[in-house]
Amino acid sequence: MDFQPVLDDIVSTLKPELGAGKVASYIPALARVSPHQLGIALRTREGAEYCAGDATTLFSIQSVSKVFSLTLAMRNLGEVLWQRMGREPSGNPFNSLVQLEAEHGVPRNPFINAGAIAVADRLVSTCGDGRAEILALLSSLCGEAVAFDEEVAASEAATGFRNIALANFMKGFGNIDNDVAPVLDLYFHQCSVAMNCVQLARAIGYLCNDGAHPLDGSALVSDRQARRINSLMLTCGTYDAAGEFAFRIGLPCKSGVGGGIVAVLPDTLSLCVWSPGLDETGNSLLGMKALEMFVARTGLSVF
Ligand SMILES: NC(=O)CC[C@H](N)C(=O)O
Repeated sequence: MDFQPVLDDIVSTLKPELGAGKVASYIPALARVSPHQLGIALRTREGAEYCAGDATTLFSIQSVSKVFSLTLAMRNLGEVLWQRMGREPSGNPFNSLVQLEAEHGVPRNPFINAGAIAVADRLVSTCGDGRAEILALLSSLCGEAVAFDEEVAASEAATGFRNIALANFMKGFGNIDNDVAPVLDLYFHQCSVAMNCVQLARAIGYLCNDGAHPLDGSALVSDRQARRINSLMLTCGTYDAAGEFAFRIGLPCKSGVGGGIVAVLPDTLSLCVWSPGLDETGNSLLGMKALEMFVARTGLSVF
């Protein structure tokens, strides 16, 4: 199937809406990004790539990084990881503290902030250098060198009061083994990675390829682990909008407050859309519309 006309049509149809939504302002370095941008990239399992709009502009991947940190932690720890976190949708905002107290410091899933911080703690314990391993994984998956945006990382470290609270709260329950400082340093850095749509569509390709590396075909995770990551993306990848995403789009997705969303159609293709304006749940407003248009025009969905 030639996806190019579909992607071109999505970008031109949404053009009049560019600027809709609100860029994340609680991280000062993100507040300066222009919302008048929209990119989309697609990669088939066989390796054909298509893109349209601002698909080669770098942006802050933010919570999209949680898929890759989870992947590393599942590789390093196997089943033991699940002693530290659950697999249920939270039904709460991504940075919520309320459930954690009732649930004794065990986050609902690895894709809310508390869960990703607990994953970062596991990486601090099991990786020699967590920061380097995240960058190495992402660079290998997209075949290009990627880097942290140190300004974004510093900006978030200076203003990440909720994340600092989440980490300390979990530490109080014994669910963080390391000092909170290195754990948060890893978390803020993974969120700060700068990538573009083409790179992310390629990097997430192992999830439509039974866990095999998109470029060299080696086993990154097992087929079963890839299925589980896709399940978590479908049920928890877009926070308390996960039901709406499943209803309107029907693909496993993971979003970030930089405005990126990755999406997977298992065994077939991976996608990344980016537009910095967010809705009230912290998901890209036009990104979600673009994905909805994609499934409507192609009829492709897991359902
Ligand atoms: N949803 C997100 O992308 C949140 C990530 C952001 N770095 C935070 O911790 O608040």
